[in-house]
Amino acid sequence: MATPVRGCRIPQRNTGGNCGQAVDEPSGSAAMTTTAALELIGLRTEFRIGGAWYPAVRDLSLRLERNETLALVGESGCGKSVTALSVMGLVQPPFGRVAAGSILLDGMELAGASEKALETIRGDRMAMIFQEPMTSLNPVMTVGDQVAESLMIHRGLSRGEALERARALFEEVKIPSPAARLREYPHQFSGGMRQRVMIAMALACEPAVLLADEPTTALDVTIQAQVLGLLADLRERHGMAVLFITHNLGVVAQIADRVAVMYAGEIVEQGPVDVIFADPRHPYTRALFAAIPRLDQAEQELSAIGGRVPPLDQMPEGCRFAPRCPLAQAGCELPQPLVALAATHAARCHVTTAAVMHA
Ligand SMILES: Nc1ncnc2c1ncn2[C@@H]1O[C@H](COP(=O)(O)OP(=O)(O)OP(=O)(O)O)[C@@H](O)[C@H]1O
Repeated sequence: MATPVRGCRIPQRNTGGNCGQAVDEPSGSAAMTTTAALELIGLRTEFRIGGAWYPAVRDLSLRLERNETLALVGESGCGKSVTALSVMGLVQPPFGRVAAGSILLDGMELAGASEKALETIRGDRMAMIFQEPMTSLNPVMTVGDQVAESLMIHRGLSRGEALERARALFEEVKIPSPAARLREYPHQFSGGMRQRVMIAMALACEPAVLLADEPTTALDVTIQAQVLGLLADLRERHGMAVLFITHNLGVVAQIADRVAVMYAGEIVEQGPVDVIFADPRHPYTRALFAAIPRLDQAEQELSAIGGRVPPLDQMPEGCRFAPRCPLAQAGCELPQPLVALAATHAARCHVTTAAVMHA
């Protein structure tokens, strides 16, 4: 029987020969010896509730390579946004804190970095786009000036140079009549066009890492498909690494190379998209699949996942999904390590990984 490696802070490099072993960080990439575009190691982010600190993200490790899209998937309240906000340095005292772990941007440690240092990196080497662009756009400033602003700050361009670059960016994200639209205000754009403005703004300084938090959720399906296509195209062209946050597995299939499924602050399963779709191992991943409608099945029973993600101050011991899990049994009350099922696939469930654990 393989010996689980518990509490190990340094990720074990997964070279493919460790099936059945507990791992901190399984990854599908071949570039395991190179520096990742973004690497999280043992990330723990906490919020203060009633005078005590509780983790919203716990012992989370993942690698994101250049020119790769990793989808972070899970229900509302699983910790997806908190993960991205932690990377951006936007979880701050007195209400929240990154309590432990490393956030490495191209090898550079961001955990514990000063606000001044983070300001020079945000919008430059890493950028984030959100579900609702209106919350990020300034309603009383033209969109052209908003895109130009980051180029003036981070690249030292003059306003004229920055506006010319903004025009080129609008063209790149396929905003029609880009020169004219630069002079308009956010309310003059449709939802899909506003998201393109946000993408142009995020791309302005050619970030190495793009964090996309449900960027297409508020759009209708046709516009959603167009924006997803655009993001895939831009990622390819700019060689960016994209962390794509979504609760929608259909979107994952369209855009991602790899998937990390999150539940209650932990990654419960991780692997390449085709592997996760063909052979989901964690009961939570399976439940997410059972809850999506499929066009290839005439008769189908959709099963909503009963219950809800527990609040931070009421997390169960051991497997956090156990209270909602149809396979829960003795042993689930114990801490569950992430077990490697193959070189690139791992799950955190002693029931469905038992075969490899005991091999
Ligand atoms: N500022 C905060 N103070 C206290 N708790 C918070 C705060 N922000 C997030 N949380 C809690 O952290 C947990 C994870 O939230 P998070 O927003 O990351 O979930 P999510 O998976 O992104 O969900 P959604 O898709 O709804 O945004 C939740 O329990 C949430 O209530």
